[in-house]
Amino acid sequence: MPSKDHIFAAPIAELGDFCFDQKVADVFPDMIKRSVPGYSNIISAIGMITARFARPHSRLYDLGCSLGAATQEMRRNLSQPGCSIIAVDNSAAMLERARGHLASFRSDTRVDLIEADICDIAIENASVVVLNFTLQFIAPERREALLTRIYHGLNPGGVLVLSEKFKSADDTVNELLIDLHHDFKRANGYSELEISQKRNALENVLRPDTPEQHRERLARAGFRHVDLWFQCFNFGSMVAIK
Ligand SMILES: C[S@@+](CC[C@H](N)C(=O)[O-])C[C@H]1O[C@@H](n2cnc3c(N)ncnc32)[C@H](O)[C@@H]1O
Ligand SMILES: O=C(O)C(=O)C[C@]1(C(=O)O)C=C[C@@H](O)C=C1
Repeated sequence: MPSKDHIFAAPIAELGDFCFDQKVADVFPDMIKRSVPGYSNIISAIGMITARFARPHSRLYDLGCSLGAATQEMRRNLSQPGCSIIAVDNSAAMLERARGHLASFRSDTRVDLIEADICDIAIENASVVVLNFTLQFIAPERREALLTRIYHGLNPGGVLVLSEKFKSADDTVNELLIDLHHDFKRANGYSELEISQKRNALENVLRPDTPEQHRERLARAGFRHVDLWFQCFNFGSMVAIK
């Protein structure tokens, strides 16, 4: 059984910025399931998209892989020969747990777990690239260059799955979606203190864009076929096809 997330349950005197350290890695499956509406649907859909888009002898990338939930779903749905998965994260604690998690399943597909900044790695011969709630943590001024490198690393017909926390361009709707997300967290057992402390800790590190900003940036990166395939409150997922 994964451990339950109590990280923000007691008052924290010096809150600091949220980071993906050992404490977060230890409770991550519970945290993300209770915090991100639609998370498990998105993971399943990444498997379906992989089954459609993976090409023989190509690479699949899971950028900001955390414990490897998307990697495992990609691997499970991969039937093409000669493919490998490159799963990257810059948190050593996350990668250590990802290694154990992935080793608990049988598979012939090679997975390279790489500890690196996703802005620094080469992307080549890719048929599927996944950024599942990772781009939002990259400094805004580095986002377009990363997407441009992904575009150039994809083979024609390849796909990028981009899941993000969004903000809405309309202030009234934005407030509503944030309130509904907080209702979702309450329904999943988080207290008012947990919700407000986590919100404050994330403020400087998770900087959401509007779906329109994502579309425009993806177009500037080169993608001509872009749309939202899923949204629940202020969380959603887009596909961009080369
Ligand atoms: C919300 S989690 C991603 C969840 C995961 N993709 C999943 O589907 O379960 C964000 C992850 O991105 C990683 N991350 C953030 N910035 C990064 C960077 N510049 N390079 C590599 N990994 C990064 C964090 O360590 C964290 O594990
Ligand atoms: O809890 C929140 O409010 C979130 O924004 C959820 C979110 C995310 O979107 O990445 C933030 C940090 C944790 O990694 C898990 C989920």
